[in-house]
Amino acid sequence: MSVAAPTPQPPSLSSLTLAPTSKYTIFENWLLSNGAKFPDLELRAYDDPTSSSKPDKESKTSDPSPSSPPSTDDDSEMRGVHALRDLPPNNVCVSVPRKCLITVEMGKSTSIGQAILRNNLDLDAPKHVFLMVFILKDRKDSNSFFKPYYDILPPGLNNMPIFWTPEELKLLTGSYLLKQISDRKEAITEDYNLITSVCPELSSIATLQDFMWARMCVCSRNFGLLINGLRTSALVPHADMLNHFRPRETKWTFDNDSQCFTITTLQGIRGGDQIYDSYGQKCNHRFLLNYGFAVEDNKEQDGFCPNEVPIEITLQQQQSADDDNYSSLKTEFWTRDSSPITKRVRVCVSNNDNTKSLLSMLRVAASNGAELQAITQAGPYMYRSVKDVRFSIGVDNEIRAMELLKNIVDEQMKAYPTSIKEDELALKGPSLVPYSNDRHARIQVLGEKRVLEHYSEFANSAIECLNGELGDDEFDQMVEKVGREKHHTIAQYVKDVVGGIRREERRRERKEGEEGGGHF
Ligand SMILES: C[S@@+](CC[C@H](N)C(=O)[O-])C[C@H]1O[C@@H](n2cnc3c(N)ncnc32)[C@H](O)[C@@H]1O
Repeated sequence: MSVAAPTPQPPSLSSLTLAPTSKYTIFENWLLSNGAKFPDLELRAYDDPTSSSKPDKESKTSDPSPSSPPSTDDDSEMRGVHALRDLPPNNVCVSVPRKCLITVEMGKSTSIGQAILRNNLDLDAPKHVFLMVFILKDRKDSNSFFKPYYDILPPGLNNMPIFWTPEELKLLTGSYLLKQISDRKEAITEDYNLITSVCPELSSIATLQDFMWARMCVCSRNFGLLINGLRTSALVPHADMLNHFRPRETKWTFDNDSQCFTITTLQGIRGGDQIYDSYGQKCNHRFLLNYGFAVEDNKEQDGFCPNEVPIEITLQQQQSADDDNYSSLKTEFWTRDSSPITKRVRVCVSNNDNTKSLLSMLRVAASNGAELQAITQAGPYMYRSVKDVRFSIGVDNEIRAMELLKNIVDEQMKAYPTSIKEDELALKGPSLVPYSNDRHARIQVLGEKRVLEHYSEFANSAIECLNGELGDDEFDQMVEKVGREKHHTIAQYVKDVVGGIRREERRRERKEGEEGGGHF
C-alpha cells in the first residue's frame, strides 16, 4: 500500500512545544549524539487523553487529522510517536545503536546480578529481574550514560493493575484477573525478598515499591532479541515509545550488520499519523496485567477475538455409598495427569485445543458408571488423560456434559455485578473516561462475559441438536442455521460431534440389523 495524498505537515513537537531543557529534547539529543536515527519521527506527549491522537487507533479511523494538542506538561505518562511526513513502506524509520540498549547481560554483570547468579536464585521472572536491577542501580548514578532515558520513563504507572486502588480493583469483581493481579504482586514481593536476603544492597537502592515499578516498566517495554546469536531481552530507548495497534504496521529487529535495533514500516504511513508497534495477538487480561490497558474492540482482521475466560470444573461429590468405587475410579482418572481436582481451562470463542480439552473434561465430569468404564477401559493409548476424550461417548453423556457446561458458565456469570447490556451502555456513554482504569476494567469484564455468553449459547444449541430427532436434510439445515444465527464454531461442533453421534448410531443399528437378520 502506498501513502495517501499529502496532508498538512504537523508542527514538530520538539521545535514547537519542547523547550531545549525539556526531558524529551534532552533524550532525543542524547540518542542522536550517540548515532541513533529517527529523522522522520517525533515524540509526542498528550495532555488530554480524549484528544484526537491517542495511544490506540480510534483516532486514526475517526479523525485522521494530525492535530493532537501536544502536552505542555513534561510529566504526562501518555506519549506516542508520530510521522513528521509521509513514510513509504519498507522504510527504516528508527535505528538505535547497540550502545544505547540495556540488555539482560548488563544486569547480570552488576553486583546484584552477580549475587543472584552466585546464589542460583529461583526467581519468578529472571530475565526481567536482571534488567530491573540494572536500571534501579544505574539510575542512582547522576552521571549515568542512560540518565536521559531514565528521565523519560513513566514515573507512576498508575494504569498497571498491581498499582490500582481497592476501588479500582473492585471494578473487576467476578473476574479471575483479580487473583492473577494478587499472584503477580506476591511473586514480585517474593523475588524482592529473595534477592535482598542474599544481597542487602538491593534494599539500600530500591524499596519494594521501586522494585514493583521497575518490574512493570520492564514488563511493558522490553524486547526479546537475538543479538549476534545470543538470545536476550533489552530495553530500547525510543523504540519503546510506540503504542500498540493491530494489525501490525511496523516490524522490529536487531540488525547484526549495522549493530542497531531497527523499526521498519510495513506499509505507507501518513505524515502526522501515529506510528504503532503490535504487541502481539493477546487476550485483554494480558494487555491489562502487563501493559495497563485493554483494547475495546480486540478483534483480528479475520474477526477472531483472542479474549479468554478461565472456566473451572470441579468433580461433584458422589451421593451414595454405592458410588464409592465409581467415585474413586473417576477421581483417579481425573487426576491422572497430576492436575488438581479443580481444573481451570482458558477458553476463547474458538474451536481450539483448549475448547476441545474443556469438552473432554465435561464428558468425564458428567460420566456415569458405565460411561466411565468405557473411557477408562478403552486402553492406555486412547484416553491418556482427562483432556483426551475428544469425541462424544454417547448422546446421554453429551447432553449431561452440555448441561454441566451451562450450569458452570451461568453460575460464573452471576459473579459479576453488572450485565453485558449495562457494560455496553456504560462504555458507550460519557461516564468512563477514555484510557482510564475504570474504562479498561469494564472492557476487560465485558470481554469475559461475552465469552461466557458464547459458551452458554453453545450449550443451549448443543442440547437442542442432541435432543432433536432429525432426518439428514433437517440435520444439515440445522447446522446451517446454527452457523448463521449463533456462531460458526458452534455449527462446527454440531456438525462434528452431534453428526458423529448420529453416524455411530446408524452404524450400531445397521450392525444390530445384520446380526438379527440371519436365517438360522
Ligand atoms: C512501550 S510503552 C509505549 C509508550 C508509552 N505510551 C509511553 O508513554 O511510554 C507501553 C505503554 O503504553 C501505553 N499503551 C500502549 N499502547 C496502548 C493502547 N493501544 N492503548 C492504551 N495505552 C497504550 C500503556 O500504558 C503501555 O504500558
